[in-house]
Amino acid sequence: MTKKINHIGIAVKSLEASIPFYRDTLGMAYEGSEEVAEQKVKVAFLAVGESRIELLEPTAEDSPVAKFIEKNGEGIHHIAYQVDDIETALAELQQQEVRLIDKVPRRGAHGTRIAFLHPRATGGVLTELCQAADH
Ligand SMILES: C[C@@H](C(=O)O)C(=O)SCCNC(=O)CCNC(=O)[C@H](O)C(C)(C)COP(=O)(O)OP(=O)(O)OC[C@H]1O[C@@H](n2cnc3c(N)ncnc32)[C@H](O)[C@@H]1OP(=O)(O)O
Ligand SMILES: [Co+2]
Repeated sequence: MTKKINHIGIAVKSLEASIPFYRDTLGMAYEGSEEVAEQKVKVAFLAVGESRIELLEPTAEDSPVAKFIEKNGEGIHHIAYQVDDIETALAELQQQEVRLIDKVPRRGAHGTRIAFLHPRATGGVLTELCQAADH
């Protein structure tokens, strides 16, 4: 079901303040930023091999990322696994009675389709499934 790690999401207070460490100090290629309104975040992607670091800045007080930072401070927020067919993956997980946050895929960054598994079902790791736009 899972093909590779598409990205690791890291909650930050400010993209502007956080990008230089990854781009300039660690030397990752900055691929751009965009707002994902449905998730109430602005995201920046930095490439590392075939995976990416996704920096997440909240755009509203009730953003899931704002709540996370309030509780835990900045830090690793989720891991996103790439799947070829997100509907099939979600159906398989439902069959195994895995607790899902999203039973129906939502829109992610750069045209991806995404769905989250609940951290209580995954040993405390918020887990995203992600189907690339060209699939
Ligand atoms: C742009 C897009 C993309 O990649 O394309 C994205 O990534 S968008 C990325 C931002 N979007 C999302 O995160 C959407 C999915 N997330 C959510 O729906 C929410 O954040 C939840 C994961 C359900 C948590 O919501 P909330 O904190 O209100 O619920 P809750 O208080 O019931 O928390 C349930 C339990 O989950 C824990 N919990 C909360 N956030 C967590 C996280 N990021 N990692 C691990 N555990 C986490 C809480 O501490 C709590 O643990 P205890 O029970 O032990 O106290
Ligand atoms: Co993500």
